Amino acid sequence: MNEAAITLDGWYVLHDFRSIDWVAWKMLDEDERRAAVEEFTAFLNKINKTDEAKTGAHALYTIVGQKADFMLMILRETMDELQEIETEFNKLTLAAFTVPTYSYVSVVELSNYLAGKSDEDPYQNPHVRARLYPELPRSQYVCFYPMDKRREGNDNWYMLGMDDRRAMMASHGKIGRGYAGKVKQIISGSIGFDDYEWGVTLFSDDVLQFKKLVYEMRFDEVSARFGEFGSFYVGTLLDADKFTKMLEV
Ligand code: VOV
Repeated sequence: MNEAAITLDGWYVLHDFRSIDWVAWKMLDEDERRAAVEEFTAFLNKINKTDEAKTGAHALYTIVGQKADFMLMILRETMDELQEIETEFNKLTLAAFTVPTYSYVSVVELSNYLAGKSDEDPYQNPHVRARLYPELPRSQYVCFYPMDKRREGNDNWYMLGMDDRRAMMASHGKIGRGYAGKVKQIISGSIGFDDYEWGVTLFSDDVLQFKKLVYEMRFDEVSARFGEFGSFYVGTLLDADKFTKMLEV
């Protein structure tokens, strides 16, 4: 059997995409709308506390275009907590005025393709921990898409030897490092959890950098030969105030 990469797995991730049922929302009277927004703000304050305690993280973004109106990305130590938060959100008044449009379940993942040899426990290494249990930046823009590595004929990633895969991942990492300080990436593995193999979440203060990075990677062998992509979602940063403003009708 071919050698599987060894993964380090961090926080579990739920990307929850919703559209707002504007017709129903507008039919509420102003007091009901205000109460629903206050309830949602209290929910946001609660999940913010987990970010502060560094036992999880979240990101809230609009989604531009018709695929969704907003995305709530939640990271937690267990999948059970993701389930609980999803249910908690669904019980909010506001949730009744949203339509689920897409979701993605995964776990933050690092592979050993480029890891040096060491006897230390990687889970105790502060640099590794910072990537497995990431603080999410409050960048102005987010981009999310799921992807697979192709398994077709001669282009079957899973039939390649470790050395070939490692060389391709080194080239991939080199391109990525060219975007240091411009784009932060969170790669989460979803084999066994969702329809694609990885979720790619990118954060940047310059939305054009997503296009430049993804385009440049398309010419790199690992993406050119093996990358298969799902739908792309792009959006802008929300907080409680911006969300409240967005819901004003
Ligand atoms: C923003 C920059 C950036 C940087 C620096 C970067 C670096 C790296 C390194 C060093 C490694 C390998 C070790 C590890 O950390 O796991 C990876 C791993 C991975 N990547 Fe990446 N990637 C980036 C960005 C980046 C993008 C934009 C994409 C989407 C590809 C595209 O064509 O649209 C991507 C995908 C992945 C995936 C799916 C994996 C896992 C593959 C597997 O088979 O296991 N990635 N990635």
